[in-house]
Amino acid sequence: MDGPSGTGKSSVSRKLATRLNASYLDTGAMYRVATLQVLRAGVDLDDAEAIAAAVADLPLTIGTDPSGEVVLLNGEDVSSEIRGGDVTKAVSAVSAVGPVREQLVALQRELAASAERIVVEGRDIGTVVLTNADAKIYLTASAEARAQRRNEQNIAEGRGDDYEAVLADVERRDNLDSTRKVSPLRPAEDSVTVDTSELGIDQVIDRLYEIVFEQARVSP
Ligand SMILES: Nc1ncnc2c1ncn2[C@@H]1O[C@H](COP(=O)(O)OP(=O)(O)O)[C@@H](O)[C@H]1O
Ligand SMILES: Nc1ccn([C@H]2C[C@H](O)[C@@H](COP(=O)(O)OP(=O)(O)O)O2)c(=O)n1
Repeated sequence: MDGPSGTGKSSVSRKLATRLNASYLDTGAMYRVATLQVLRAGVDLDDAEAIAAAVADLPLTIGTDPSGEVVLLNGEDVSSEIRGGDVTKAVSAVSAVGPVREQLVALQRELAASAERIVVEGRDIGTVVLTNADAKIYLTASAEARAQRRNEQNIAEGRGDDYEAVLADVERRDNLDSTRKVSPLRPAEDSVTVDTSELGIDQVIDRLYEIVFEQARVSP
């Protein structure tokens, strides 16, 4: 499952995984942990070599159980800190660095290979990480709908109310993520695109479940 920020990837893939009795992997969380490590190391975000050095052998633990998130950096629970504004601002720069992607993609493939059935979400899963996936979905939605959702999420989680700033950040990251040289965000040729702008979460999950059933012949 790929798509830009705020299309509902995390919320729906987690629930879809539960419904499919599958594991679940949030690869965006992995890039966010790498970014936290870079910020803590005080590295200049324009220095790709220094970013790669700071992230080499990243002591990351990520869970694949859809019923609860486990994200550890060096044993420390960073699941909340990686959603903060500092990491969100810097994550596109860190995730554009080739060696960072190579390291994380290798781990993503290992985790996927060790699961019997898994829903993996990110930006390049269908195009790069798991090109042989049984089903590929590209979620999309208007920038305004996505910014509104993210802003409401920020309010609910105590990170403040600033729709204009969230919209600007969504558009800035869309642009950076889809124009970067390494693994840019784009739909895989064999993916099915679902626009979630006008759909509720449960409607999206129902639609995705149908697609997985059609594409992968997964039994209920
Ligand atoms: N179809 C939808 N309708 C309304 N709100 C949604 C929908 N899908 C997701 N959301 C909400 O939007 C926010 C961002 O969703 P999330 O799953 O984190 O997106 P992504 O992983 O693509 O960035 C969450 O608060 C989520 O509850
Ligand atoms: N497979 C992936 C997943 C995420 N990324 C990058 C691009 C995104 O801006 C950041 C954060 O991803 P995340 O899915 O957590 O972002 P949102 O929750 O959608 O805001 O990581 C990536 O380059 N490749």
